[in-house]
Amino acid sequence: MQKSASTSSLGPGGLDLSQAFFKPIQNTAPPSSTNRNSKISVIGAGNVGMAIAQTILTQDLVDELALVDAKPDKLRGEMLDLQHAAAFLPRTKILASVDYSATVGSDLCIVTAGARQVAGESRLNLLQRNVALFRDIIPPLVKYSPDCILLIVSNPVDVLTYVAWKLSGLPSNRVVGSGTNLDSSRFRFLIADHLDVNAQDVQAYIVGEHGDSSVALWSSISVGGVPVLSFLKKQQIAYEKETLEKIHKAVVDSAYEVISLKGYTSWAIGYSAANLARSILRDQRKIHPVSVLAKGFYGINSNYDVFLSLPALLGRGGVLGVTDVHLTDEEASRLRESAKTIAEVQSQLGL
Ligand SMILES: NC(=O)C1=CN([C@@H]2O[C@H](COP(=O)(O)OP(=O)(O)OC[C@H]3O[C@@H](n4cnc5c(N)ncnc54)[C@H](O)[C@@H]3O)[C@@H](O)[C@H]2O)C=CC1
Ligand SMILES: CC(=O)C(=O)O
Repeated sequence: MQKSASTSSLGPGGLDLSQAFFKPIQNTAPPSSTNRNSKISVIGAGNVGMAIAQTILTQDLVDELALVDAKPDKLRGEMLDLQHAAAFLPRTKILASVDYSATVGSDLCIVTAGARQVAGESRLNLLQRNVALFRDIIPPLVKYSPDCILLIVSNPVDVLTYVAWKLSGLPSNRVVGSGTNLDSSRFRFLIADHLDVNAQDVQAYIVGEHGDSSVALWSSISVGGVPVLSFLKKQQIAYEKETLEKIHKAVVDSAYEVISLKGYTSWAIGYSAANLARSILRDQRKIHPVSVLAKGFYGINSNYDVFLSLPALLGRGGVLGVTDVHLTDEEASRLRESAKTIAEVQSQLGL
């Protein structure tokens, strides 16, 4: 890690040790202006923010990482703790401040600040508390990084992505919610476990709300390129709809179970958000189920300014497009219901 804002290369008597230690090379060209440093800011240094920060560091995604939180001691403690891992990590400058000026020039701002669920509480229950926080968080982020992409993680993530879009004034392709990228990983894990294969070979999407009304796209699941349901039908292998529903229910219940056991979820969302950060900053043009402005897609009412998860192509420009996965009538109707649920919640916000 580089020097942080809190440390200095000045030795006793004001001697610049870096100058004393290295003899400068003469006649060097200035760094290429196109090779600008990349920067991620993480807002909220709680369980989720720190899991994301540490995953980003281990994956060597950026040159600079800024942390912002409302609690200065906790924030400084987290910054120092990460900086002390410098000898084991790729070189990244780590900053931390309660002041949003630390985020200046960010390419990607990841918002995790806010209240979290207690055992048994739904994500939607957090709404009013977190909307109030977003009024303090989003405007300064955009002021200091007008060209950034916003990645929203705080819950309820779909509605808060809409709130962030409204408060930021950014075009919708630059405001993304982590959405069901995490639910889809849980889904792939459970299917892989069921079939005893590697989850990375399972292509499967959960779309819609990150939460109780999410929709499992069973019709498009494939394992190693083999479409699972049509394969079973062709082979005349009977499967019970109940088994499928049980797996989807296990996905929906996952967060509740982890929260009741350890109080919060963190590691999986850490990997999920870092995975999205990679696709965006490294222009991977990968398809992820994430929360995007969904009106007009898959028959979703074009009067609903709702954000919910659809399989979206992500790259350096943010959301580059939405893919047209085949949905059965039942899946499409469940997705529209999920959109309606979110639109009803949003209509009470008065934004
Ligand atoms: N979208 C997803 O898949 C997931 C979302 N979450 C959500 O992430 C959020 C954070 O969860 P945790 O990290 O477990 O909570 P936490 O309580 O550990 O951390 C929240 C942090 O936000 C900070 N904060 C509060 N107000 C702030 C402000 N105005 N400015 C800056 N920082 C502020 C707090 O000081 C605290 O450090 C919750 O809303 C939770 O529901 C959690 C897991 C998965
Ligand atoms: C808390 C939450 O949203 C999750 O782990 O899915």
